[in-house]
Amino acid sequence: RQGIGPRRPGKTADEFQQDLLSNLFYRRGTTVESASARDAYETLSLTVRDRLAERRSRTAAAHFATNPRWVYYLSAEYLLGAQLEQNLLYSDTGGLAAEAVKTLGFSLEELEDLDIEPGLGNGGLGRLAACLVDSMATRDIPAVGYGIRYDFGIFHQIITEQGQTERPDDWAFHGNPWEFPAPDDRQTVGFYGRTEPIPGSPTRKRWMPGEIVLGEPSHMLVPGYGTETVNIVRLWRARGSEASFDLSRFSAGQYAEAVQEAVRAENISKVLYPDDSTELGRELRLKQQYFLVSCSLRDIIRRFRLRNEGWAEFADKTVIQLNDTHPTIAIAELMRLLVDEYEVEWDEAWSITRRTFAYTCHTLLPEALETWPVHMFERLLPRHLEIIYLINMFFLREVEARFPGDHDRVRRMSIIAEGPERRVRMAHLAVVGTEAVNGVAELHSKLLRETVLNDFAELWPAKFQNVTNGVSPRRFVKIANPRLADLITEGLGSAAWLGDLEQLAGLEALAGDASFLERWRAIKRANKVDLAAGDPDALTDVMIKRFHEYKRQQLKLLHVIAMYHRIRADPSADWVPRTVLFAGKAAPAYHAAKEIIRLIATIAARIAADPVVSPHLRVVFPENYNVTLAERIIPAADLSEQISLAGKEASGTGNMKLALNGAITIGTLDGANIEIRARVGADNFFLFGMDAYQAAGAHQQGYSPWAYYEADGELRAALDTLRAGTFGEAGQRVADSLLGRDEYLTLADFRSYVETQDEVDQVWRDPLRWAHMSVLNTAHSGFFSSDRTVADYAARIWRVAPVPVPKAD
Ligand SMILES: CCc1ccc([C@H](C)CC(=O)N[C@@H]2O[C@H](CO)[C@@H](O)[C@H](O)[C@H]2O)cc1
Repeated sequence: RQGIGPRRPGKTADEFQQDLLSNLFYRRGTTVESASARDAYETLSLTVRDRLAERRSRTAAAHFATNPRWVYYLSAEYLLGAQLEQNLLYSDTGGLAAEAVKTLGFSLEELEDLDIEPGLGNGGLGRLAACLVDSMATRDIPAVGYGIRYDFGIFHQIITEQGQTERPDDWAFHGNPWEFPAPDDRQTVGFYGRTEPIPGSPTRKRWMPGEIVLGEPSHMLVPGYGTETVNIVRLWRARGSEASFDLSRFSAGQYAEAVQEAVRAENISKVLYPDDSTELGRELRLKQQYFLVSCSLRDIIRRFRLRNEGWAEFADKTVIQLNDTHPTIAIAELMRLLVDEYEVEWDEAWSITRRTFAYTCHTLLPEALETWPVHMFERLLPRHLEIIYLINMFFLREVEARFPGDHDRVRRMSIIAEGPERRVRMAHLAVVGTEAVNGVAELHSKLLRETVLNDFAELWPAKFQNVTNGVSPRRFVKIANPRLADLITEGLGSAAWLGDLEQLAGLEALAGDASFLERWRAIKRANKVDLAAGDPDALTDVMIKRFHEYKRQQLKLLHVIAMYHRIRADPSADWVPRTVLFAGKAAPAYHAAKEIIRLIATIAARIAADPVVSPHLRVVFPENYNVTLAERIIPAADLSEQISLAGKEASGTGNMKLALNGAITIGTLDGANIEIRARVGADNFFLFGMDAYQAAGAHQQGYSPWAYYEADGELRAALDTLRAGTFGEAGQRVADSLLGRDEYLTLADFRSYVETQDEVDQVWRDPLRWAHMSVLNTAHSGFFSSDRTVADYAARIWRVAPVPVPKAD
């Protein structure tokens, strides 16, 4: 059946128009006269999707023909963002679409406002996954992203003076024109139950699960930019098995009981866990992780066996990247499938497994490293626990052999944490069961080797690598900031930079050109007018990221209060006008973070109502920060706040997006800030604060926040204002925690931060100097393209080669 592909979609405006109308009639079942905006949106989406699907068919044919080595990206989160604009750009049909929808009586802009954003992630990790799958396609790498199709994504955030409240995110309420359900590829997944030995086999076991659910996939197309490749992201949804509906109970009127098994099953993919740094250890979360892994591994094996015999080639044809510890149970699941179901010998199975997996760690926070109670594993995944015990036994023998008599090291490295409650350390299983372990920025990878995973780095130094994160320039420059993209293309003389971002370096030659700088400034101002967050001539000071005390939104707040005091002390002074914009969500159970959000809301309202301060300072907090809002805020930013305590932010990716859009960073030597500063130049970066090693020692050396309170009048005044309740109870509680433990040394870095902010004001007073620095930030941030990140993974970890997809004849 090879080689039979869809008709080549028309390139002319007429042909596009025809396709649009036939989709309106035949797939939407309505007419031009009665077409609603949603009809038009859905129809346009299907018409654009058809063009990508045609490319998809050629991609699948090319991949089938070459039987390549595949990259499978396993992630519990994907923040894909709104789809229409991206797919219009990647199918180069933006112009055709704008014309065609006019005949239906709509503008492209109003249809783009109906576009959905699948919020299937929390923050950095989820968005990175989306940028990486984009770049894998753009680099013609045969790849599939596997994830979970949560019915409810990251909650919808409402901000009031009381702070954050959460609303469920029924993202596909109106349906999702961008996905293809694939019920034929359903998989069955077992939970609970017990195991029994198989006579004559020392290692194999039979597992009899106590519960069976179905995993139903649907996929979304992932087009490459400037190439023919279209890969997919396959998302699994849990369903009850056919037998899950109990007709007899229903006919007995026990309606709830009749469907309870189906409901139990569907609960597995019902909602995304909104935590992005603290593991809650909920059993349903482990169920979600195993559900994702079991469906995906079976699908990967199904695909492998379509083109290959036996298992010898499996690890040559397959590399599976684990996006943090969340899908790490995959290591035990592949062992179970190979040993128990496909009767592969343990040692061969282990060799295949280790050569197949790679693990990316995205955090340094101990509380974010997942560990599961052994008793929970025993109940939910009894066979996997047995396999993990075996893996651990063979592993600890290797440690003992290498470090004879070092029992403490054995205890530290064991996959099983002993103690009152024995727990399975997923990060340890991830390191033991993979070929490569990487951090996401140079400092992060270095600290992983020196601290959290030091024992493993001593045992397997070659296993540890760094791959610095990146972002998609198509979404975060071209789509988000079209004015700037056009000026860059004009300045460089071609749009090739979008596929080769290091070409931005060519802008350096224009960084001294006054007319170019004026146009650069005008674009930033126009973006600020669009955002309408405040005075477009004010310095727009942006802090956009999840709320967490290590990211130190509280430090930015102390600076706001200090500015507030300075302005009230001398209202007539020539203050640099500032709009301080906060945006981001806090995990619903993270009370300290929600206190900070509440305090921001109070201070914002108080300043807005203050006739003395408001002419000079404005604090805004647009609610429900997501990918679409980021695309609106980033082009309007002048100053990028990257002020985490050094050694805590693994990388950051917002810092990269802001620098690429000409925002200048004020930041610490943390995560990728260090690499941004190294590339844009120390003169074009506002550095402050302790470095990671100074910070690491502070608490041991008896850090006292009070000492800083007593020593710094401005800091004391700010804290006293909070303690006095001027900004409400939330302010008092934030002050108490800062004068209590101050875990993230906020007070210690305050003075250096405020002094550096004063430097920022000085530079801002010289618009051409600011614009010059802004252009150099963009010019030298080309390294932070996710295309480069993927090229690094492909060369150093995945060892895959691009497979070009022929153009349509
Ligand atoms: C167990 C709960 C949980 C859920 C998510 C996570 C993620 C790893 C948190 C996360 O998003 N980390 C961020 O990953 C980005 C992409 O690599 C980095 O740029 C950020 O620095 C890092 O905080 C940890 C713990």
